[in-house]
Amino acid sequence: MDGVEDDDDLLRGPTQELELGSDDDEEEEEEELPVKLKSKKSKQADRPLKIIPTASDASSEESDDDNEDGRVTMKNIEARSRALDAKAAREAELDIEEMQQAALAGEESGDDFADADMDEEGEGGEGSEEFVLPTAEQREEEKTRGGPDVHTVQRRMRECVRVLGNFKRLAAKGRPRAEYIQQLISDIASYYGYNDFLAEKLFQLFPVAEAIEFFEANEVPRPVTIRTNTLRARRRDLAQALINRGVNLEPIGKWTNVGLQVFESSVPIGATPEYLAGHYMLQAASSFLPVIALGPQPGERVLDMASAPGGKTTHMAALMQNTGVVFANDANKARVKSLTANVHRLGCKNVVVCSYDGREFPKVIGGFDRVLLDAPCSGTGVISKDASVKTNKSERDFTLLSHLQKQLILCAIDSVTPDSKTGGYLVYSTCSVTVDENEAVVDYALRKRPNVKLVETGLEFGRPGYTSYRGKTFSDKLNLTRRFYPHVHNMDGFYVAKFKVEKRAKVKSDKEETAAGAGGADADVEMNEPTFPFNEDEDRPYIEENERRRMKAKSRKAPPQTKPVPVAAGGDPAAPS
Ligand SMILES: C[S@@+](CC[C@H](N)C(=O)[O-])C[C@H]1O[C@@H](n2cnc3c(N)ncnc32)[C@H](O)[C@@H]1O
Repeated sequence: MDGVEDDDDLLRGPTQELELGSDDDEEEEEEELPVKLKSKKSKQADRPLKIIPTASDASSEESDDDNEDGRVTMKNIEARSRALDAKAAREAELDIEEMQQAALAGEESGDDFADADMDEEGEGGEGSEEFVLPTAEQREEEKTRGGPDVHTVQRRMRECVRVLGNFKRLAAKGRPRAEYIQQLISDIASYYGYNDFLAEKLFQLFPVAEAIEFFEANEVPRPVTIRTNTLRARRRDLAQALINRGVNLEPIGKWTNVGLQVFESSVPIGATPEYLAGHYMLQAASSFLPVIALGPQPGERVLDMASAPGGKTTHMAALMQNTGVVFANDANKARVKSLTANVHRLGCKNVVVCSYDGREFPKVIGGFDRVLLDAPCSGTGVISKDASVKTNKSERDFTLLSHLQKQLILCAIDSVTPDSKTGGYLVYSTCSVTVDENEAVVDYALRKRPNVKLVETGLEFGRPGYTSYRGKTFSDKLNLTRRFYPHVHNMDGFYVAKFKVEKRAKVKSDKEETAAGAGGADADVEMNEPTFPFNEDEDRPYIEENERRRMKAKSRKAPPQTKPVPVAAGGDPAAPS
């Protein structure tokens, strides 16, 4: 999602000047600047039509007003940045609190969710007309008539959320909760344009009211952000140069000292002289996170296993100050071209580009201090950028993706050297919000590789990963992983997990155990091969399915399938046997 594909045409505005606070600790004199920056937009402000107003709407609108006319100076820009962080954190906390209260109230009344902000219009809901949930037959009839009109759908969604918020009190007699949920999911699918399968899958991630916030946020573009390439520029110099060209921008927040958020621009931000000279990368704020979590150090040996088009590779190269080496791999040769172009443009001299299937590591090369696996995924976190995800993902896609991710993560772990003096870490990330592609993959890795453990990501925000989800229980340590959401953090949906890789346990074979028991010393053996390799037979259908897809993509005749791929019904096809 990084790279030059971002839409630059929207970024137009007047020429402005701005001094930014220093990236390093240089003392600067305060200087009043003739600047009126457009205030940062509320995370809710641009949404087309809100189905449900929430507490966070009110709070963000209020504080936006506060910022509107503030003059920007070298000193207050940092304060503004901190204020924005604080505001975002406050909003996120409010959201969580709101959900917790709703859940608590729901529990007390025997419901899943309370009617915190949905019940403003009293028992009868909006308008005077009483809401009647359609029956299954009526729904079918409605479909044959070409579906309901948009106002009916909007109203019905509001009503369903309201009823589900306080089911005992508001539900019509004899109508089960499942019917309201079914109606709501069906309306979400038609209103926002998702297939039913994905609408349901995403809906299940959140309490009812929050799910609507998530779907709404996917209709709004995320802020355009750039990352200063510290190999070629300092953020304040870059900001000034862009301001002189008519770009309206602000630091993203105190969690990054290289990010800038672009509000508007009179020039295409992907074609400025500074861009062409490699002073910055057009990069989503969320994609800074895995690199910050990995924290590559100068002089280290690092692998970026799925790296094209190179947003994170070039960030790592910069953090390593062009020392050590970053192996930037990607299986897709076409994408490797843009990776190589970015590596050159940004002046990264410590990067080796290669193109292997990630599953060939560490056979190709191993022994890395740190590995980043920014895995191929469904992209359910970036729907606002790629709306095709709404309709082109099926259950089978998630099964296959999750399987590929599980294979890749084991190879990524095995590519890290536990002997590293400075590192020994792996970061796993995706731009997806589904549990199959995140917690389920990480939990699988923990079970298959007893020599790894989850550690803190070091990221200052983000919701903890699930430790259980819809009947599946994961390791408690999954709460160390971090989830990011468009409706909470105003960035792409993202997931980050950080592992420390330790030496494999020394195990004793039966014979050696006996020998050791009989007084034999040093019978321990270091296990060099993967502890639990993939079971080829178990994986055969998936391997064949992947091969068939690959060949189909190349328009070759696909080999016949020997066994149908079992589509998991809540089961985990790649779970350890
Ligand atoms: C999320 S994108 C990576 C984005 C990249 N890390 C960045 O920051 O610019 C996932 C990448 O995985 C690559 N990929 C897919 N299957 C792969 C495999 N089996 N081995 C290695 N790379 C793979 C895709 O070509 C794609 O470029």
